[in-house]
Amino acid sequence: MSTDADFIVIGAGSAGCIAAAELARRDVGRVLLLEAGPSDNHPLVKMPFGLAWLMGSKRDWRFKSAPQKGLGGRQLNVHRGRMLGGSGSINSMVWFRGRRDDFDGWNVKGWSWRDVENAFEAVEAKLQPKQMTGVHPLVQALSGLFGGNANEAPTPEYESAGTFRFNMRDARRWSAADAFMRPAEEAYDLKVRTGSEVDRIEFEDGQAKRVILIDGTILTSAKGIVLSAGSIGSPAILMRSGVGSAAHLQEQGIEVIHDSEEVGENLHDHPAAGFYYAGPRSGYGLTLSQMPAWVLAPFRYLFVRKGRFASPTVEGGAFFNARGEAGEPDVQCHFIPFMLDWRGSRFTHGSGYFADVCVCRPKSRGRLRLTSADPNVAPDIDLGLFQDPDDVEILLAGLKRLRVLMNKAEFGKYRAPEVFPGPEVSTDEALRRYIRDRGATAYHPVGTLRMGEGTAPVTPRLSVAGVSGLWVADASVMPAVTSANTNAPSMMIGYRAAEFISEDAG
Ligand SMILES: Cc1cc2nc3c(=O)[nH]c(=O)nc-3n(C[C@H](O)[C@H](O)[C@H](O)COP(=O)(O)OP(=O)(O)OC[C@H]3O[C@@H](n4cnc5c(N)ncnc54)[C@H](O)[C@@H]3O)c2cc1C
Repeated sequence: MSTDADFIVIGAGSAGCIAAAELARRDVGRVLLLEAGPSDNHPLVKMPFGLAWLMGSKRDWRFKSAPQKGLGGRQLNVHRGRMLGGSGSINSMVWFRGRRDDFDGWNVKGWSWRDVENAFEAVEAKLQPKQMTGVHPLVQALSGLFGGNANEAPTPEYESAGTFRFNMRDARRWSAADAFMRPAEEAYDLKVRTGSEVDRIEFEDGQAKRVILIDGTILTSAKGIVLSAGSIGSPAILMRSGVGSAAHLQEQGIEVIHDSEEVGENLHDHPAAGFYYAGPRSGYGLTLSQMPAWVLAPFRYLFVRKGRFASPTVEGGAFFNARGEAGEPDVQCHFIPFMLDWRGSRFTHGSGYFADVCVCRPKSRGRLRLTSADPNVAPDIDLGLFQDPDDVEILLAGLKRLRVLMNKAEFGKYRAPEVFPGPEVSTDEALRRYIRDRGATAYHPVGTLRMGEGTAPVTPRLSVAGVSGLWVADASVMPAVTSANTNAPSMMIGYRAAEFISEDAG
């Protein structure tokens, strides 16, 4: 029987682009990469500041979380990129591998720091993350906080602050689609199909065989299928395909192929909250005196690749121990030298800056469930934020220390007073209320298809337990979130997936 490909990869995101490109490079046969969204060929995708408009656009899945008990019932936006490059085409491009003992702590065979280091090296050889140049002076000042120098990027391994590294090239986004997918499309047998939203996978005698798109198109694979639709998309597709908790699937009228209780469980993200600072001569913002700079910004970006449009909004930050103990960092700070997302709207009059803290290793867990077998209906995304009181307490301590650090930083003439929530919100009770009222996430959901032994839905070699010919390659397989931003680890997972799949099924 003729097939459409040897391997079909579902989802051209950070991990999927690399899994597909590396499978093709390893000569496993014909590889077909399916993406629900459009191309990433759009000026706002390439221009770093463009993400301010991309979030909430048609290149975002625009999911909403379930009402969060730990946040007084608030629902959060769950932004996810919907285009080539996936969330890596809508993100801030901050680059961190995570902490070495994050991987050792996963306790999964083949995934210790020593096991993953080479994959990170291979990914970085193509992504070439670099410390950003031309950052706002406020960000430059951060590097003095823990005695570092301006040429050293902070690291989650120890207390440190300063300008982050980013996967940009010549002040343009350089995603997994740019670094891996497009070159592989040219050089190897890789075909990419956009506008191809997957409903489900069909099995024959427990072997994954066909991919069904929501428009009814059927695509067949000869050797296997790789799910790379991300922490929200992959478990939803898997459940619609009949792999998940039998009781839940039956509730949705879905035929059970394999009863796998933990599919969709273990959803978690980095919980975050921060402070807003405003003053007339402070960070970037919409003020009369900054109008000329905004008018010039597109031209400066276009002709010399500099200025505020070359900024991905987050420019730097820090890692520190929330309680100031001589321990390892347990919170990360993102510093944004712009007045953005204040008073509920993205752009607000005034100028200032924003600094948050997020918990590096949250204990709270939520879960993802289907609300319907219909792929057009969004799943129920319960992030489970702050279900564990320890997460609130670390964030509370982190916010208090953040204030101390922001006062200590040598911001000079750019210093501005904290205006929200304001210094009067200072008692533990008031800050806990603030976390409940304003807490959010860092858009790093992981864990819904945890890899591991025993009851884990995915094996350490990334195949879906209980069926054959089906693998997962994306952030959903992380047993626990890494201590910093999740794009680089997701790419590393895509790279490891191609290593395993080509060895096991190529
Ligand atoms: C706004 C934002 C800012 C962020 N900032 C940073 C940052 O600065 N640094 C950092 O390290 N991390 C950041 N992240 C997180 C990081 O981008 C993600 O962790 C990473 O991209 C996850 O990769 P992935 O491959 O698991 O999923 P994704 O990159 O999300 O890829 C999933 C792909 O599958 C596609 N897909 C989903 N469902 C289907 C379907 N049914 N059919 C076909 N295709 C489908 C999607 O459209 C998408 O292209 C940010 C995320 C967001 C949303």
